[in-house]
Amino acid sequence: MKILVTGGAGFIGSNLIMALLQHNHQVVSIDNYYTGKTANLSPFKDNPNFKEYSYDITIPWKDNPEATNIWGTQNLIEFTLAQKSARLLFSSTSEVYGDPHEHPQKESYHGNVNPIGIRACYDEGKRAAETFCFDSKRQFGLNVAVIRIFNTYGINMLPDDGRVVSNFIVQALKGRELTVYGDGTQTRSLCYVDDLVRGIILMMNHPQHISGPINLGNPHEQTVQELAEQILNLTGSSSKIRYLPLPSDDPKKRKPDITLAQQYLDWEPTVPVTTGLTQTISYFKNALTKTTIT
Ligand SMILES: O=C(O)[C@H]1O[C@H](OP(=O)(O)OP(=O)(O)OC[C@H]2O[C@@H](n3ccc(=O)[nH]c3=O)[C@H](O)[C@@H]2O)[C@H](O)[C@@H](O)[C@@H]1O
Repeated sequence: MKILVTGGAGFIGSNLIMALLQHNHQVVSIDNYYTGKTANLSPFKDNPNFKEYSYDITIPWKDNPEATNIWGTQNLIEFTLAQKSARLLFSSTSEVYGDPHEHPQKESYHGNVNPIGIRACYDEGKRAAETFCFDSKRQFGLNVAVIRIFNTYGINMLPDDGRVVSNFIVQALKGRELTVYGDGTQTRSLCYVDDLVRGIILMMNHPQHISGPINLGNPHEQTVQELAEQILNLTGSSSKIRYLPLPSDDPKKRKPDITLAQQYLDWEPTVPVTTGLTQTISYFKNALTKTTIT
């Protein structure tokens, strides 16, 4: 198949491209290189099935997560509808559930998002993009697949993306204090990127072309404090933990209900968090020797 991956030079995009090329698909990557890195695509540059373009899908609306999600998705919906038989996968997020009152979160839960808070640009951007996807399906017959990704980690993450796994590993490897926000009792459920990529491919290949939305995440829930201790253990670091204020609207708990993914895609995560973290730690050890991340 011919597959276009937007955000191809990013963390999840580059892992997805690796898997698609291994399956002998032709892959085109589009990225505006805001956070994507050409280095993530360098392993594929001599592959005749791979092409890479620098482009911004939100043009002429730029510079914020609402624009990427709302206008970027709308442009891609129009592009998909103009093709003969294309299927669009929209990567939504567990952030659509906000600070949830339902636990674990099922796809039927409508969420608890603060529309004017500091996270709203991302959360509401994704929610609006989901609306565009399903309206376009109803009105124009768009062939669309919507997945809701729960906290994914693994190789090709940026060391300075501010996420908890990358922060803690980089801090531990550099012998710096691990920054736990709040008292560390908030929970997350971490999914290794290889599991996610397998789920994405199963969703795209679904024989009945279901639209979802489908949660893709690992139901193994842990507190941020436990994660900090686990990373200290696995890195053998003697860093201490420092407690900083909790950002506003930070969800207190998060855990996917993956019944639909099991039922429709026969998918569930297989990589235990310890294994995934060990691989991610090796990746960051290597990445840190090559860069000047401070
Ligand atoms: O994958 C998802 O579902 C979403 O989750 C993340 O949002 P968040 O859950 O806030 O992820 P992190 O920024 O990694 O934070 C996780 C938890 O760790 C805490 N944290 C983060 C960083 C840090 O240094 N210390 C720390 O205690 C945060 O306060 C939060 O409670 C990502 O930022 C979103 O892009 C993504 O869509």
